[in-house]
Amino acid sequence: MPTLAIDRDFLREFADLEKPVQDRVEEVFAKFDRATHTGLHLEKVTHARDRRFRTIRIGKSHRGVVLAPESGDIYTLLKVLPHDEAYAWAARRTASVNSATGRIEIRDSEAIDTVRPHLEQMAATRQREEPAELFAEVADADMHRLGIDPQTLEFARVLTDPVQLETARMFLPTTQWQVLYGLATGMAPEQVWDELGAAITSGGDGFDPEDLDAAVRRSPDRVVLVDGPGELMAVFARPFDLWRVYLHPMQRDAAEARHSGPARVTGGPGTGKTVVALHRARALAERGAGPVLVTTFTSTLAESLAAGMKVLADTPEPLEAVTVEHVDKLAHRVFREVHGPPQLLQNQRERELWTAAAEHTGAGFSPAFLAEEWRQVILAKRIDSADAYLAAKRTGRGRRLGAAQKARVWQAVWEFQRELRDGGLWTHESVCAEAARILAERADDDKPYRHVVVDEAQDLGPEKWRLLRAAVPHAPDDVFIAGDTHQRIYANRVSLREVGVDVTGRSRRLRVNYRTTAQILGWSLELLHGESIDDMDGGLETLAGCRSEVSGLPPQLTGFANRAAELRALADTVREWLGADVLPSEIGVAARSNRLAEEAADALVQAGVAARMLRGGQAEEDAVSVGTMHRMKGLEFRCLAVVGADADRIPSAKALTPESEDAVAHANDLQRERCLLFVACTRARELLNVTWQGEPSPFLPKAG
Ligand SMILES: Nc1ncnc2c1ncn2[C@@H]1O[C@H](COP(=O)(O)OP(=O)(O)OP(=O)(O)O)[C@@H](O)[C@H]1O
Repeated sequence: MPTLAIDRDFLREFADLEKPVQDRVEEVFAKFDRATHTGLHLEKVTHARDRRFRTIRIGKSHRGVVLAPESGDIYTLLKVLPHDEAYAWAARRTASVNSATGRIEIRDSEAIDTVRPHLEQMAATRQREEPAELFAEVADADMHRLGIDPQTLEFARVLTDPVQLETARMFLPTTQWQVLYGLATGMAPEQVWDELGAAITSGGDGFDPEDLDAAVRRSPDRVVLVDGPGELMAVFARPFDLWRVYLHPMQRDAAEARHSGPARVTGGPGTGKTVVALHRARALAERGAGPVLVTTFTSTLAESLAAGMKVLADTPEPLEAVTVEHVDKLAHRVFREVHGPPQLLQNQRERELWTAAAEHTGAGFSPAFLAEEWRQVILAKRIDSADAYLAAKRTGRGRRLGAAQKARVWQAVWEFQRELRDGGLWTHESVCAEAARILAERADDDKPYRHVVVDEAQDLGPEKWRLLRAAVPHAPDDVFIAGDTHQRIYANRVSLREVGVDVTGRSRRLRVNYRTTAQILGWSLELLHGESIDDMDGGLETLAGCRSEVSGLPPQLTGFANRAAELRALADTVREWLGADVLPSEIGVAARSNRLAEEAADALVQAGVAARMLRGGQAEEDAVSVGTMHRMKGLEFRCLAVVGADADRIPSAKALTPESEDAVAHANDLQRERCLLFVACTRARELLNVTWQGEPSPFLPKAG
């Protein structure tokens, strides 16, 4: 049976073809499997460098370039171009099998051969002045081991300048270019090998360089095999959603692996953790072991996960096994089933109760301190007696308490809890804790879900983790976690092991950022430079190796004398973006506070730019989205402006525990403020503009 495969680059370009050409493409390939029986009209390309490149007629004016097998039956659609261009494109190129990864690669061989003599000449001239071979330090044997083939090696040997390598990206085979890029940035061959890790398929040196069929089958990140016209139409229907069909080998591995227990995926911003979580949910649903819960910490994020799940589902069936809802919703549902709706303690009343408890105890603890002690120690560790509290380790709390002080705190907490009990009052945390208790008592075969997939895991508190743990039986592939502790924007710090989720030996880190340019990512990573950030598992997390392969402009950083001037400049910038054909929905504006976000939105509207405050978290079609940095989580924009990055706004004094009250909490709060700015800045895909009035935030690195 012939199989049609679609190359990733083609799908991206498909969206730009004119509609009639798109229609012809769909028609031709929809009957592709039938047509191959009756003899496909695949034309040879005269003067082709690679005889396996053929073309197929697409309407009157265009031709598709197809990589046709000499043996095997996979036909890969690479390109659709006007007639002459299609032939010219095909004639220049060659296909090959990467000797390290066994995957298919395409290169513009003619360009390589044309450019090399020029570079050779430049190298010779330059060498007289200074020996500057870019890869002088890398042995041929290492190059070979990393999959660099003779043509690319010969080319690499004449490079003297990273800029030349950058240009060569257009015509070198992608993986080999990535290897050279890694080496050029100073990575040792061993590190580059590690990076290739997931792309290396078992088989080692034994790949048959002529067997393109096998190579295509090994390349799910680049080529998708289409199983019939229905699937073909589904792929063509969403040419922008490349993540639906092409996963990086590391992503695919994370989504499809089988584990004996909980597993997780980490990685810097934009590395596709959410994409993996969605694919994982679908894969689990398709395995059919039982219902899958996809969850996260806010309703807004849950909405966008639900939207992603819909995009991913080719047919409605797999979704039937998947429920998407945020953790609090699950908690309230479970609680209500047993107790009816909870009467919730209002914020104002909570403050009053803590104030009364603090006064009563008379030990000089602030109401805020007591409330945090209750949340972070007593609730988090499920402490239910004075003795247990006296013996408890107060991880993450900086102020040391002696036994007498602890007794006072316990008294205050006891009074607060008595008020709740007497008044029949609940908080979101206690609802969650009760729901966890209810589910924990249920037998394995009575659990509501078989699998749980958690996104933005870094922001869930311990009681939420216990609830999720109790929602599924202890079984293979029970819990799957996606998250990045560098993006923690709420006060929750959890040790996964303490809440019964042990991911030891089942954790993967993604490194390639698909969202942001290398310039924006590099600058944003500097925001966190030197910060030690936990990995929720007793160790430290790292963003080392997190990289973007897309190049762009560095972030624009500008200070103003006052807010009015800053917001006027914001309006100018946004108008400039709109003038450059960026859609309003592709533009975001982030501020630390809601008030400043509103001011920015007003300033835009007054300048004649349609702008709206983000509510549900979804960008609006016809307006620029303005919101707080917290609201930006889970979103992304082609162009993003961060306003009010002032010295006295970021960090926000209100969000910091006074150092005198608790030095550890103060340091954690400062780190969280940094992470918040990091989250906001990494929402930008192409352009990032950061402005302030007066002095800039001390967190801001200098523009590179
Ligand atoms: N394999 C892929 N191919 C194409 N695009 C991808 C791929 N993986 C991810 N993306 C795109 O990269 C962007 C970021 O992906 P995603 O939101 O899953 O990353 P994330 O790691 O969850 O990000 P963050 O932690 O910053 O929220 C999205 O636009 C997504 O569609």
